[in-house]
Amino acid sequence: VHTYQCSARNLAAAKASGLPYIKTPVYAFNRLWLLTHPLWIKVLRQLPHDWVDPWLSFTKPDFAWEKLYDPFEKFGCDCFLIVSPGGNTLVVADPEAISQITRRRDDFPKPVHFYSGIDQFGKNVVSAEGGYWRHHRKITSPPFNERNNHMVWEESLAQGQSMMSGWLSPNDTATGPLKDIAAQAMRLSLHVISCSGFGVRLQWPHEQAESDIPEGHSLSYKDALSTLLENLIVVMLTPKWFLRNSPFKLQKVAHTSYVEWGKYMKEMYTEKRSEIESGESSGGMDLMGALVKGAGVTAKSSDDDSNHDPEKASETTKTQLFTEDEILGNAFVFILAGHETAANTIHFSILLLAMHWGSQMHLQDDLDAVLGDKSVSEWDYDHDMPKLFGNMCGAVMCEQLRLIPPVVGIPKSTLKGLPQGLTLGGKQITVPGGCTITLDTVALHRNPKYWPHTSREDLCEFRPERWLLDSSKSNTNTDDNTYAEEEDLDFDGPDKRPDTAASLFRPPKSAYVPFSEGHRSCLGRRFAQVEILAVLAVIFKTWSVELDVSDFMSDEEVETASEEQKREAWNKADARARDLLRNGMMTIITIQMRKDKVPMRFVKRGHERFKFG
Ligand code: HEM
Repeated sequence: VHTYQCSARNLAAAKASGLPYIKTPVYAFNRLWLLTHPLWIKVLRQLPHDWVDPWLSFTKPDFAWEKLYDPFEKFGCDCFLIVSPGGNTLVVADPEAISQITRRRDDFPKPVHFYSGIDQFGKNVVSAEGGYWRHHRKITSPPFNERNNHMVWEESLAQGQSMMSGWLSPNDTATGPLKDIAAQAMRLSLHVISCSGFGVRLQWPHEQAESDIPEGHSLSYKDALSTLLENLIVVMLTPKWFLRNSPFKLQKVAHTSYVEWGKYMKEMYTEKRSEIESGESSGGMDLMGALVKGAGVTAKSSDDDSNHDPEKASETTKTQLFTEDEILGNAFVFILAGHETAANTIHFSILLLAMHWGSQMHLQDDLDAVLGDKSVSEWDYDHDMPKLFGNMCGAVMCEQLRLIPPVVGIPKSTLKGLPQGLTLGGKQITVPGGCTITLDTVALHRNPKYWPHTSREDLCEFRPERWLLDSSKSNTNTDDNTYAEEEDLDFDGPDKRPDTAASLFRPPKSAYVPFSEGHRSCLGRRFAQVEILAVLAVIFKTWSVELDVSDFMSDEEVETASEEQKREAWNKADARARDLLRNGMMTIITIQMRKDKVPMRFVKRGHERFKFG
């Protein structure tokens, strides 16, 4: 009876909204459904098609990736509702709606209960809402400054070189097949955030005999962090008392890494605190140093005097803006938000370039034009980075983030009992109260109304050249202020520069939101852009990437093959990559290729064997 009543109520709200809708008997965000849906979907697929189509496919957590812009086209509207007994979900690929939703922070809050699992070490800017979020944002924004970006640049160049030197010695002209470049990109990105986030420089296996385990620890710093990130879902889903006492290996490993990483973070925190207190601090260039400094925490204020003198204690609580847990919670969330997202962009950029030789060559020409014969140690953040941002390197990054934004559905909501109006094309619609909202970035970024394209297929293709402006035409969207919009926050927000350089195509406002938009937009946007551009530049200045064809043609056969035979083998490798990009992706925190990997090889420029695509 309850289910029927909820269903009827949600349907009535959908009918009153003025939006198209589709009914499903299952709420896709139900926890039990999230965990068990593959099983149910398999069973339900056995039923006659007209019983389960089309609603069943909208109950998959990854339906946005599966369907892209199609449902919006069918509905003839860039917003639609999914109605179910458990709740209504508004799916949005309309820039006008996104602009209003992201700006009206109180009317459309983030459904932070989705994020409770990330509070493993303390509350943080990602999982907070309302006034409490504002407090977090105020203290966590300043560390993302140009000093830190310089550090990101230097470290990304160094780590990019180290990654390549692990695969190739200086005289090699090619690597063998590299099966899992995604994992290597993840490692690289973890190293970058470790240095720029905590001031701890990590090395690659070929640079270091074995990782040291300091006294008092059972795992090295690097193993504690990487094992925790690998097992994060286990840590998030298992109650702490069970994790602590579990007889199962998986949970034991997860628990040890959780405890160990907590210890490492505490040690770093204590170190930064005493550095600041003794005046040794370099000014907090890394994120944690800046966080500790900005939070007004010093060893003196938190320990000594306050234990003895209650008056002083109350004084210190006034000046200390974050508790220790909040500092650790935010430091951890920087790693979480920052390493996988940037790693995905690096991995998919490499893959898409391997599939598009023409674009790769164009990228290399532009890198030569900007960087000439300078060695990497001479590359300069202030001089070179803006140029990379404004040429094919920036275009590759923007196009990759258009096609495969790491966050495919940015969650928002309306509060229970508080429906909200939106104006779309001069028409008023009503978003029901208690509604979950998904800003569908993959559909938005393929919305034909807002992107230059030659055909519908072209919108789904990797064509970075679409971002390059014809020099005879000027940018139709030149007003930087539409991007650097006032955020009504009386503190330094994150970098307000636009998502793309002035010399590149500027999509209409809110039509391109890989980093979200408005008040809760990504704090690490510039950090990520610097990292991605630096790594792409290091790799492609010297190397080319190719799809590995060894499953279809051996190295010896390649030596003697005709162009036509080589193309045939390459086409098979390309078809495999395309299939995995369409059907092998799944979201856990971010979208990644999870079914299998696409093997690739790097070759020294000039030694390419496959110049196709
Ligand atoms: C390509 C790389 C990245 C992409 C595409 C990306 C995307 C996003 C998106 C879509 C959001 C909004 C999420 C939501 O509202 O639920 C977000 C928030 C956030 N991101 Fe990123 N991000 C990237 C890199 C980074 C990096 C490198 C860091 C830090 C080192 C970072 C830190 C954050 C933080 C702290 C927030 C929460 C902001 C708030 O709620 O006020 N991100 N990011």
